[in-house]
Amino acid sequence: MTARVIDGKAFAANVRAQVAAHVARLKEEQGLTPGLAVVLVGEDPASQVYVRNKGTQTVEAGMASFEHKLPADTSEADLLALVARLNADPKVHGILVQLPLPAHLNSELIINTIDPAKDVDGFHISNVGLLGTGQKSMVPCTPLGCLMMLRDHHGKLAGLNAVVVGRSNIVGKPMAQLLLGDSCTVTIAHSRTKDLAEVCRRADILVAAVGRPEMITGDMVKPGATVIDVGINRIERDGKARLVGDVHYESAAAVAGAITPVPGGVGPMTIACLLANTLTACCRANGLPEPEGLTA
Ligand SMILES: Nc1nc2c(c(=O)[nH]1)N[C@@H](CN(C=O)c1ccc(C(=O)N[C@@H](CCC(=O)O)C(=O)O)cc1)CN2
Repeated sequence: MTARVIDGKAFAANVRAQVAAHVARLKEEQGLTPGLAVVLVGEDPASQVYVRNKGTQTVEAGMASFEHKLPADTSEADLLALVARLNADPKVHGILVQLPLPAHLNSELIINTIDPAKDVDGFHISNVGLLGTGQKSMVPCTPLGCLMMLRDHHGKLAGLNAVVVGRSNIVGKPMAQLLLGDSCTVTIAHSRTKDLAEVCRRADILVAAVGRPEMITGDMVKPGATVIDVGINRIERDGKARLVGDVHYESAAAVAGAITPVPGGVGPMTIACLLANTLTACCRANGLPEPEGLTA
């Protein structure tokens, strides 16, 4: 079997086009422009690229983009004061603090200072609790993107066996909650899971989010399964820099029914879903109906 390749780049472009169409209607009918504030502390090269792409795609969708670039030695008090200003700013419907933050800053404290209604990353403890109890929340962008692609590929997910490899707060745990919300039978596996290969082979849906290059190999994949690769690992091979996922693509694609590539799979969906969340936050803040198909 050769797997169908799920084209995240094309999927994300479609999500962004839907967001842009909603934004145009909001402007025309309500005189509203959704606004996203992105805060970057320091000069991590990958984060700089992600923040630049977020700003560009926000503007392309017709929304207002507010970028705040702060030096690496910014104090916690100054960062908290900026978050407080953004919380109070009516032009800002979504706030995102780019991670990772420099080590001297308490990420948890800063994220939990964001107004939960503006927490378009879905990392605030209130949103984590709401998602965990099946209530309306802001949903983390990467798992939301994975869910959208899975729903599109499978139609209904109810009753499918899903295995999520990885237990991070940003991807693994919310991914498991979302799959449970769609009535999958969910297993969360991790580095200390006994006989990981056997657990993975039970999965109709296998989500790899462990942060270890090419750890999930074809022998760990059930024939016909859908494999979602969340990993983004920069490695060197044959003297060349390469980007690989947590899945060994060639061996897994030979067994799977469908698979996301790296790059061009889950990654582009992260920013597309950030735009979708900003639109959702703007609609909720103004008591308007939420955009269909762009939320969990
Ligand atoms: N506050 C947040 N910080 C971080 C998040 C997040 O969701 N919120 N996620 C990641 C980084 N990230 C967005 O911030 C992100 C990662 C990857 C991509 C992407 O499009 N990847 C491409 C490859 C790009 C490359 O060459 O590096 C792909 O997979 O095709 C977009 C956004 C950590 N921080």
